[in-house]
Amino acid sequence: MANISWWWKVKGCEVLGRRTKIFRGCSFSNREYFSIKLPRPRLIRWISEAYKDVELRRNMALTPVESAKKAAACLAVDDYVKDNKIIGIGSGSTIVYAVERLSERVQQENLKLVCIPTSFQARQLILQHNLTLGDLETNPSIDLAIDGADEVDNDLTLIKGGGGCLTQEKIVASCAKEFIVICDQGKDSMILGEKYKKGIPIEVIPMAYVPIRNKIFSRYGGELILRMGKAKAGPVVTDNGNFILDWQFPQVSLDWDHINKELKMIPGVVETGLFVGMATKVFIGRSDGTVKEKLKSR
Ligand SMILES: O=C(CO)[C@H](O)[C@H](O)COP(=O)(O)O
Repeated sequence: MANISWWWKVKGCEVLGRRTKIFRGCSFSNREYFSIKLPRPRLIRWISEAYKDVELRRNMALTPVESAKKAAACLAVDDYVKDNKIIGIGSGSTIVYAVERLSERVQQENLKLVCIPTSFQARQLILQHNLTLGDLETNPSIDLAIDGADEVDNDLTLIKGGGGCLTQEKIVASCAKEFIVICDQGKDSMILGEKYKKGIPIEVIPMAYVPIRNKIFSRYGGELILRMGKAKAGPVVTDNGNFILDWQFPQVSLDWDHINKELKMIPGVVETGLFVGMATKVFIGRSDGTVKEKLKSR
């Protein structure tokens, strides 16, 4: 029998025939296809062992931070997602693990879910994982929204928008009965600004970015940086066609609820990356695979 430890591409295999199954696979080492014939019970045992092996290798390939993100995402999906639900799908790199887990559960448990994206990236993820895509027009009320964050303080106030998707993320979260956040321990802080040093993202109408920058600076100080594209000349343009100012606020403990409201009153500000009083729970993954569940401290 083939040695399953090197036999990597088990997911690409097919099981053919009815009683005695012919198993056709592909060896990872020499990329040769092969077929073997086994009685059904032995074959099933063999396949499940091989799947475990693949899963183990996949996890071993992750860095400690990625393992932490995956642990948080999987636990959140397993704890909160139930059948027949409308789920908001956030953006970023951590949400990818949540979508993978959702897709596994949909296949295994035949769950009926409708997924509402918060960005172009989230929409692509939903489609790539064969999940049902919905929108707020047909599903204005969402059961559960899941998203990543750039920082989480002890009041569960979040900084979001590191990926530039803050506006749609906030809209979707605001339509959800429960909003849960998944991240690694590098995002967990006591006071906002302790960990995430790039500043609070503020989405603005392009023609107003200079007056908005001046108004925020004269009111609060700090530094406001127009976010520039990496593989594009000029500024980042959001999914909504706007610019982003990253506000590196002076490092003091501030009343974020009040500041968020004030920022939103400035003409031309579309949305801020401050999520105040929105999150129900935060799942914070650690590199050893354990997960801390953070609730509001008061
Ligand atoms: O707000 C976001 C995108 O706008 C992301 O959720 C946030 O940046 C966290 O991303 P990641 O999971 O990659 O750390």
